[in-house]
Amino acid sequence: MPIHHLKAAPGLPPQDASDTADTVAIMLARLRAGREEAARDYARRLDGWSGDGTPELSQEALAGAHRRLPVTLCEDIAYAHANIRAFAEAQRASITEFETELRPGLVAGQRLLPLTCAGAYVPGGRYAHIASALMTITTARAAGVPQVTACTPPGKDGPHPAILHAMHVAGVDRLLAMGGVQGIAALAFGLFDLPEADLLAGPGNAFVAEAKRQLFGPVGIDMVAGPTDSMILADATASPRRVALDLVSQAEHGGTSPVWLVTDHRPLAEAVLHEVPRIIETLPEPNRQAAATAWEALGEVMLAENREEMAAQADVYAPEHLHAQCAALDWWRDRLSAYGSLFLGAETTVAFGDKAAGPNHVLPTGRAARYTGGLSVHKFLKCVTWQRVEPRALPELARASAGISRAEGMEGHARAAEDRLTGPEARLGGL
Ligand SMILES: NC(=O)c1ccc[n+]([C@@H]2O[C@H](COP(=O)([O-])OP(=O)(O)OC[C@H]3O[C@@H](n4cnc5c(N)ncnc54)[C@H](O)[C@@H]3O)[C@@H](O)[C@H]2O)c1
Ligand SMILES: [Zn+2]
Repeated sequence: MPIHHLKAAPGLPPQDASDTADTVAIMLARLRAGREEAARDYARRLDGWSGDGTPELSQEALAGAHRRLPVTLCEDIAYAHANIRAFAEAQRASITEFETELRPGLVAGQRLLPLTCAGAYVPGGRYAHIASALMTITTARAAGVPQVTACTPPGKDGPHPAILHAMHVAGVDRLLAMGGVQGIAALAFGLFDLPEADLLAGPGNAFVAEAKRQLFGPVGIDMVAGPTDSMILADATASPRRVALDLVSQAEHGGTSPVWLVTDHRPLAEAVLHEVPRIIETLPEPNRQAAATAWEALGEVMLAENREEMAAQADVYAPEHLHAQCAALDWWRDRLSAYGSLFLGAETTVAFGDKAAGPNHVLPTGRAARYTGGLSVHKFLKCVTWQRVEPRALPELARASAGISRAEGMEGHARAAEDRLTGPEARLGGL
């Protein structure tokens, strides 16, 4: 039986993405030419920034932000930071440098070199993205990046103190209160006396994502992240109310964030369809409107014949967050193969992973989980190689390299290879 939709998604009204691309291209060209003055101008016009000097915040401002926060929130941030750091450090320890002898006398190796400077974008806007500050900066630090710069929108009265405190705890070196395309440009071009970032990391809205995409090449990026998406796989063991709550929690991200349920148990699907609108109604505004739009336009409920069919559907959607609320969790862990982050069992929830559990929440969206995982220490490290040759390896290596070179039509390469068969003295003598 093919997958049967109990609720299909009508989709959002079409939007012209090329508008965003054009806007960002014009902004980046202006920022490249006009540098700090252009950045200040955009900050005033788009974000109501009122300064006229540097938007940089001092280390004292970062270190003192906790005084404006409840102690319990500082404890929560410390708890989340410890988990995120522990996970990133375990990730770092799982990859190693090595040296190997491929043939007698032919030695090669791998080194893991941290980037010199990472630039972290921490979104502002509707929500105070405390967790994003922790996820990006902590991971760069765990990778051993010596300079971490960051920017975040200025807000009405400066960035949220909890974002500042989270950045301080995560260990940021320099911070600009500057958002959007001008913030990204400041990190990439080294405006306001920042070091130029080697890599731009962190989520943001469509303008931020497009700016990263257009700058990619001369500067690295973690990924192009679109609106967040989530899928729940639930069998007869799942609680409809809990599944409905989880779907609503991720629809809350915004009207462009799809949530999907796949189940092999029709009564569960029907109960969830009944519950979701009721739970949405109880949310405060503007979250209620965001979740309602996401659910109505993009929410899907799919009925499958069995668990294999459910898993196959997850592989097709390749969701950013994939949550199995099913029996036999080991089967699901072994079988599922396309997701940014997997949540196993009804005891956990994507909200844990979003905020405090430890694995990174900057994850591939829009089916990018078919080809990449999320933000990790790997993105902040260059996996580079080296090689060295002893005389006993030379005859075979030079012969094979010269042979392939000539077959390719590359005589210069062949001669360079064969020259290694004679000692350095002979080369000097021949000059
Ligand atoms: N995938 C993840 O892991 C993850 C995590 C957290 C947040 N997010 C995403 O981050 C995003 C946050 O978006 P946001 O808008 O709240 O904050 P944001 O910081 O990404 O963007 C705000 C900036 O956008 C710029 N901007 C606004 N309107 C503009 C316009 N018309 N032209 C040019 N620039 C403009 C402004 O300069 C402003 O500073 C959301 O899309 C959210 O889903 C993703
Ligand atoms: Zn979320």
